[in-house]
Amino acid sequence: MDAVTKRYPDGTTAVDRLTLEIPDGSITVLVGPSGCGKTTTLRMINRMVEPTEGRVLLDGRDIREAPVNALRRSMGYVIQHAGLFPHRTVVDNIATVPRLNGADKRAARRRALELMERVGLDAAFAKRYPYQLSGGQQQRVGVARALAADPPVLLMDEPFSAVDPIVRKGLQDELLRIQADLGKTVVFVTHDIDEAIKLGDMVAVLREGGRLAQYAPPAQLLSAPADEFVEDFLGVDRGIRHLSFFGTDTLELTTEPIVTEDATAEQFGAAAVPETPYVLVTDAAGRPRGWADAAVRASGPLDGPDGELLPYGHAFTVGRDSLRAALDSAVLSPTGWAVAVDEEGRAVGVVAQESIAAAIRGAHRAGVLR
Ligand SMILES: Nc1ncnc2c1ncn2[C@@H]1O[C@H](COP(=O)(O)OP(=O)(O)OP(=O)(O)O)[C@@H](O)[C@H]1O
Repeated sequence: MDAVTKRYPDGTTAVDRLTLEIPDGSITVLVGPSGCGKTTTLRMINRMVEPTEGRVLLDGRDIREAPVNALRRSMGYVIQHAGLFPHRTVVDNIATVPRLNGADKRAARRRALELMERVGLDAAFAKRYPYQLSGGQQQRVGVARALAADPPVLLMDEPFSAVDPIVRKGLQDELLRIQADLGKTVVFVTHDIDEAIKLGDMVAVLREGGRLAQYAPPAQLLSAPADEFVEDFLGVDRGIRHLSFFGTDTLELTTEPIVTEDATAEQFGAAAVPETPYVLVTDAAGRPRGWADAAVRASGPLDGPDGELLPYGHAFTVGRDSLRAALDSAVLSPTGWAVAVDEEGRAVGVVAQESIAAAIRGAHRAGVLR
């Protein structure tokens, strides 16, 4: 977008000299408070709204050079509440675009069924009508329909705002998975900064009057907000959230205070380390059960229920989870120690809050966390 301005006839400036380079094959999120011009910006990309000034270029060419129908066919469009055709079944909703593009009915339906699978919808829903689906399922159909013509660009306007947080998380994960598989260029509008940070490779923060406040990858946004407006918009816990961009591979784990449930009294006694009176007890397969305090350890092998043990909260998966997850585990753990597991859920070590704090201080020294 090259110095794009949109003024509506009543004089409202919805977007003000916006210049934005949206990279290919990644997710760019437009975020900002209500009325800051996000939807207007998105709609100028598929010419549902025409700019008053400035140019929108696609692959270097002014989008006004191509016929508007061809432009729209190259861009999938997903909106809140999905906007499905109420009198068409799910499969026919999705097959609409391939049909318009000349596919025969069978091929279009086959494609629709493939897409249902891709967006995590059971084929049993194919014959239902939109009103027979939950909000989250309707959104999945909306995404499938937008993908049906295999467009290189996907425009998404608050697509997940109307569903509850759990369904929303599922839809976000699905979008990230689809993006990793298909490499579409996605432009995503939301007013939710957490959604922006989770989904965006690049995040454009807009402020009232459609002016660009900051355009940066999410980690940079969190570490170096451009001004007070961006800082306020990011919220108070931006330091903690920034930790989600740091891995746990470099955390120093220790296995010394870990014993299996059938350990002998001597092993229970020997497992302790000076820093903590607790030992972590695992089942025979190595999965964590809970922490044993000094009294339980003194009484030797465990034969009772887990009630004797202190809960370990939740473990974090080394390599996959972030420093934020590790810190959260440690904070939730009554012993102050976080439990690290591998992909199979087996305990691979424990780490004290202090060690996590040291890792955070290390990130500060390296200049990556501010
Ligand atoms: N057709 C229109 N005529 C006049 N003003 C409009 C029109 N459409 C939008 N606006 C105004 O332009 C500004 C930007 O609107 P837009 O819908 O792009 O914002 P948004 O950031 O998407 O908001 P929200 O998050 O609330 O959906 C607002 O002040 C809005 O009232």
